Amino acid sequence: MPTQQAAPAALDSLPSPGRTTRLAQALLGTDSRQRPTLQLLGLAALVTATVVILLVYAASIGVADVLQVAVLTSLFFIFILGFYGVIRSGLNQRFADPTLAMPQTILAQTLIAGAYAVTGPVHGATVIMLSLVMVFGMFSLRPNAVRHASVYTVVLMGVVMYWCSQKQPLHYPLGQELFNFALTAIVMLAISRLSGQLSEMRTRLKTQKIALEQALAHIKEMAARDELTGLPNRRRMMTLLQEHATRHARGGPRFFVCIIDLDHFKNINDTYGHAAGDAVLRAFATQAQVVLRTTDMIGRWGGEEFLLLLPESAPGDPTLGVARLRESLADLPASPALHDLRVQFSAGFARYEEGEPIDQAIERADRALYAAKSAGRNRSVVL
Ligand SMILES: Nc1nc2c(ncn2[C@@H]2O[C@H](COP(=O)(O)OP(=O)(O)OP(=O)(O)O)[C@@H](O)[C@H]2O)c(=O)[nH]1
Repeated sequence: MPTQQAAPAALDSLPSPGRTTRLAQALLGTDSRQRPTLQLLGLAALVTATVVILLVYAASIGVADVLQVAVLTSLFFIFILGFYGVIRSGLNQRFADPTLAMPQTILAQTLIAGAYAVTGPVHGATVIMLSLVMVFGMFSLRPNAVRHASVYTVVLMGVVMYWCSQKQPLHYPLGQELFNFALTAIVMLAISRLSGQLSEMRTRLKTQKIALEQALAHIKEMAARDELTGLPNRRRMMTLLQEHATRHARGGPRFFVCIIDLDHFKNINDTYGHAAGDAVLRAFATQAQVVLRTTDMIGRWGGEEFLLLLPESAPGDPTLGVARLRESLADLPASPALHDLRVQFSAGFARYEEGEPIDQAIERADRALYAAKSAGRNRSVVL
């Protein structure tokens, strides 16, 4: 039907986002390193276009020589297309500064100085362009390079202005040229100074960013770790448990939750002191990390309690790892200072059932632990 055929044709003529992206890719390429360089060249092209418009205007009202305007306009095009070719071909990557900001700035200033010399009574407008080029350069060049480019601009404009005032005093009266020169010098000086401040600001921001990132990483680490034992803390273990429950709901492995409680820990504190109790907790944490499987996760649950998350990689007895830990502790001093004391513990296991709130599995593990304590301690109970 005609209406059905007309619709796709109308849609085809609309510029789709895909086409815009393709056009941007054709112009700027796909290399993300080159994008900022090409964007800088885009700004140079904008300044160039403005100067070309001024040149053409000056020629059209008869105040500029058509041949000179044609030569300068061609040079502007060669300048932009030349840099575009170098950047798009990747040749710029062979230079110390692949942005080519310095040669772009120097060439732009030279061509603008040429435009200044040929635009007769409307030459004043080109002075603004000199400042604009330096402002763009300020964001890409180091302060030293900005200083050099500013000095070059001031010297160049000094020569051009003097030469123009001698050759065409009617359009370039000496007094006005002196004023223009002073203005150019002041603006270049200000840009040089600003560039230094901008660079300092950038360095400060970079340092602050690094310090903030380090502080944030440290805070994150502190928020997830138990200070005494260095193990993941209760909050971190809760997050891990939730993550495993979610993974299990999506077909991930089953897992057991185990709560370990050191037996008669109060006695250790009462007999040897709180600091000795701390050392025992640390020694227990170290030994548990050595003995348990690397896939098992242990964290401090609070006080003398630890929580174990045991992913069920293969069907079998979930208490084996904990039994190994119990055996190893039987031969090990409770802490480096308490050679003759041994640590014992009770453990309660619960398998996480799919879909249940994680608290429910923890609560079952807690009941299993209570059962282990009631049955005489130093044992494991699975519920
Ligand atoms: N040194 C030290 N002691 C702690 C810490 N946190 C909790 N405790 C002590 O751990 C002891 C726990 O005592 P109880 O709850 O009676 O348990 P228990 O003596 O181990 O007895 P059972 O669990 O029944 O075998 C208390 O004395 C707490 O003060 C800690 O960070 N460092």
